[in-house]
Amino acid sequence: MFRRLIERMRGLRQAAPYLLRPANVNADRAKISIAQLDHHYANKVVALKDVNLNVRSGEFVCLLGPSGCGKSTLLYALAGHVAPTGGSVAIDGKPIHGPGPDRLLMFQEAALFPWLTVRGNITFALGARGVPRNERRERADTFIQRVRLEGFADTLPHQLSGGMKMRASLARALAVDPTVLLMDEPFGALDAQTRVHMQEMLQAIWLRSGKTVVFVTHDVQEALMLGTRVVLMAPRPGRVVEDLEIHLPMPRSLEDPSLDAMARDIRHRLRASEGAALEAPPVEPQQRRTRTPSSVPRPSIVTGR
Ligand SMILES: Nc1ncnc2c1ncn2[C@@H]1O[C@H](COP(=O)(O)OP(=O)(O)OP(=O)(O)O)[C@@H](O)[C@H]1O
Repeated sequence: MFRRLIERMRGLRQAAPYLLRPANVNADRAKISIAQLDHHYANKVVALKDVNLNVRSGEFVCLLGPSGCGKSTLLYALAGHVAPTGGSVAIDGKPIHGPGPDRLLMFQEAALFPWLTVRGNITFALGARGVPRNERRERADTFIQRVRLEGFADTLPHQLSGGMKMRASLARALAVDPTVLLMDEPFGALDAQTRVHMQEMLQAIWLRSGKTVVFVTHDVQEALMLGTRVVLMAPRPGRVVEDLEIHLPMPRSLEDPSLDAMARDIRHRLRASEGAALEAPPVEPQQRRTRTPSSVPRPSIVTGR
């Protein structure tokens, strides 16, 4: 047991300095720049306090932290569905004042139109984005192939498994080609095995597309599997406590022992920040737990139109 403890400590020491390093992105070179962002809900809950975050083009940034630390609020502020009470959010230097076609938000539910086939769901979204009719089918089929749903293009959503529905939703999101993909625990409702398949698929697609992704998760392993960066958040008030670059080559595997060592390190950091939060004086008089700010629509994909 003592030996195991020493090995664990050694793992921690190895993981921290080499594989997780503080991120340092200059606002001038950022695709997304968030400065001094505050958000107080009407019931005075401080969902975000002084959040500063710069994301380079093509990065895959995971927002990780316990329930209530403001991950979703931050994502919705990026999507333009929450108007922050203070600070600024900009994409390519332009301040965000609402939803836009450059960003696309995906939720846990696939939210496909049940009366449309997989291809129909995608061509519909392409039509809504103004893609000419004669290009829609080919583009839809390209992305159906990319998420490995060939053979299911003419299938209705109720005939698909949960993982397949999520793949169709992902194909639709990628087909409309936003420059920034915002994902709120998209695989949270899937079983463990499907979830790993979806992570591998998303990573392969992301490596190929080079899209800027901001991905909310509770799951440390998921953040380390997917992210180029992991932003650790803490509650009461919701804030960023650490912003770390993950220096582990891709594609990654959950079996990689360095990933385990890093996960232990991250859990340790999260516990330390939660401990600090518990010691801090309360700032949320009537905290109300909800998954989603009430102003945010609930379909799986918000196209920004
Ligand atoms: N519409 C709302 N009105 C009032 N308070 C809200 C609203 N939406 C969220 N909150 C509160 O804001 C804080 C942050 O919520 P948020 O959903 O952003 O956190 P989260 O980290 O995404 O949590 P989870 O992981 O559980 O989804 C929480 O205390 C929550 O109760």
